[in-house]
Amino acid sequence: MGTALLYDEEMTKYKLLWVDAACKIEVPERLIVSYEALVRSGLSDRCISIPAREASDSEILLVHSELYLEAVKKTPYMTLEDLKEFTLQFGDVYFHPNIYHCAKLASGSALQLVDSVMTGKVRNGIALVRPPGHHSMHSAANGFCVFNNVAIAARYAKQKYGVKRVLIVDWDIHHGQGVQYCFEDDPSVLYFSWHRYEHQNFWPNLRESDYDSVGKESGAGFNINVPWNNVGMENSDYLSVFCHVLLPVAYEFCPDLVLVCAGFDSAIGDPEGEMCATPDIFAHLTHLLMNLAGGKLCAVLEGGYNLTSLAQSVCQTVQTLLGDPLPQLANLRGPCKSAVESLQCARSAHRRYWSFLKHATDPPMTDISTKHIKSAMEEEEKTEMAEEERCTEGKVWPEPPERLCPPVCSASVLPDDVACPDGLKRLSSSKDLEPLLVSKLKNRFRTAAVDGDGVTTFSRLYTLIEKLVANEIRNGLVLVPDVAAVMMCVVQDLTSDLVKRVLVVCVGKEKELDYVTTDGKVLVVQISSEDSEEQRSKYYIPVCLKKGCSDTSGFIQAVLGLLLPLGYEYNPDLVLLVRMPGSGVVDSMWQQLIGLLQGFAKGHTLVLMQVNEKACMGSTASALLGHPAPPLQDLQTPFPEDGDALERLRERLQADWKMLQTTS
Ligand SMILES: NCCCNCCCCCC(=O)CS
Ligand SMILES: [Zn+2]
Repeated sequence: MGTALLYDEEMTKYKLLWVDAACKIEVPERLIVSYEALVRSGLSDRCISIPAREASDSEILLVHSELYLEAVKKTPYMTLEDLKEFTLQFGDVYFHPNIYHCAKLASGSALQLVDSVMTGKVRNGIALVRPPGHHSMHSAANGFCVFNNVAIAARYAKQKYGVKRVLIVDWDIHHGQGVQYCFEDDPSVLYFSWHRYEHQNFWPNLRESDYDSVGKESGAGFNINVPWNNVGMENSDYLSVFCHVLLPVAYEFCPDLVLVCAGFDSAIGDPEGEMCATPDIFAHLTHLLMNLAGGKLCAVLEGGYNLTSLAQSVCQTVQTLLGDPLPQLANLRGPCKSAVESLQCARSAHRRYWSFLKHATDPPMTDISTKHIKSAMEEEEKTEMAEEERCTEGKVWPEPPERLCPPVCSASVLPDDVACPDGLKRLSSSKDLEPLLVSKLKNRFRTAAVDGDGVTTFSRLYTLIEKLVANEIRNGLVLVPDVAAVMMCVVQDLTSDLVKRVLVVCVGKEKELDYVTTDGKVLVVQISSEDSEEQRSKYYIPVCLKKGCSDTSGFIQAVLGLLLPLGYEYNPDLVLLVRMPGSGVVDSMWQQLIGLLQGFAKGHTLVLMQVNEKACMGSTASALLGHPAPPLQDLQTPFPEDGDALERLRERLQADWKMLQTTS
């Protein structure tokens, strides 16, 4: 299934008609440059174009009051003076004779997107709209917003499609207070927002935007705010919050639909956000949400005022929605101190609501009352920072790298008597290995893996790895008689001169891996049921689950809270996913893991499985081909021992691996 793109140039036909410093950045060109970038890059042609439509009164009334709707209805007929007068009753927003029409198109576009996804016409999609929506409230326009496009879409999805749980992710740099107010007492809609806050000193300066607003009454726990109290947040900060706050809760919530308040003022160069995250971060944020809700994801444009970073960020998002390989994110050096404080506060505030956050530790007690009164030093520091940051216009960043689709998506190396799963391309051609390499393999392993037939297998394996590295193939599936033995060969002999860094993810454990690098060429993360007594090195990380890999709750927690952060920091060129025989890993979990690992190494994942487990080749192939993984249904509360162990492991490793930091 494809990706929907909604865009209608009618929504460019309104603008600010008077002088207003706060509103001048919200210009028609925002939509024009975004759409044109999609056209120029060929991405729009790869999407399924869905027409915009006007939201009806009843749809708008799902969120807004009649009073407000009737008032806005009058604006097309107002004189300039009336429009100015009408605008005065609201904050940081402007009206125009055509904005009512455009606001209906913006909301209607979001509804068209929901229809396209919920009816299975498309898998996911994006609506490029203006005016944005997430600040508008029941009876008020605010922050350039007239109707709350995403809030209306959430209510519409529940009403029309009986959607039980909706996750709204708001990565815009402003707090979507309109969305928060709409759903704060509603446990069926989980609202997550990060936003520039600076201890309530940044617009919209609301006390209820802080991390302690967790929702009300039956909605307690279903509103997550992560305030950014400094500017200059980077890719590491955003990914840390996804891995340690949003994703654990999102998986536990298990939504039927994901809506994204896709604001790009959180990108570098934006005058509002003054952050430093690069446009390619949105490729990863989108990817990390795409295995939820069976891939049903609707992104709706909110903010984004630097026309260059906006256009690039939109393209990065659409390319990921289309399933293209992800760009590698370099030098992620972990969250800054302020980000760790924010994510620790958010985790702690929600510990009581989410079993996946149960082991979150409390932030060091700072007197809350003084939190809002900054010390002179901090003020001084902020001014310096603000000084340096203020030149966002001067901010430069590299154009995101090309994300080329290899000619072959998934290849397989299988014993001749095993049928190749649908969609995979069997790799049979292979050049003969260097005699030196063959002898190395032979004298290293006398197991069945390397008899006459084994050498063929190794030749094909070597060829497959060469093609992965050359980006001729995206990923691969290999079936061998002895997984452990072949893994050693791959790690020691077949990759050494082909790749710089290999991330080995071992699911299950047959025996102690007697091979551990210390030079960092290989990072092994082994998830199994057995504890490994001693800590070998920074590059061998055993994760012990009380009930082993069959415990999906413990498994997904280890993946989100440990494997993902490690993988981002390590930034491998190849991922070797090894399924040890008898691991007991659940199929949906296995597919989720393969899906999530696609975020690394441009999707170059090599799955190594034992021939006697060929029964799960089908689901493995499906995940490798980019089909969304099935949701992890009714996750049990993780075992306390596992939550504790994970927390201790993070604390022990965070000195070496900064992305594991969750406590200041
Ligand atoms: N009143 C002092 C000036 C504060 N600037 C307000 C800007 C509103 C931004 C809204 C937005 O970007 C939606 S995504
Ligand atoms: Zn914004």
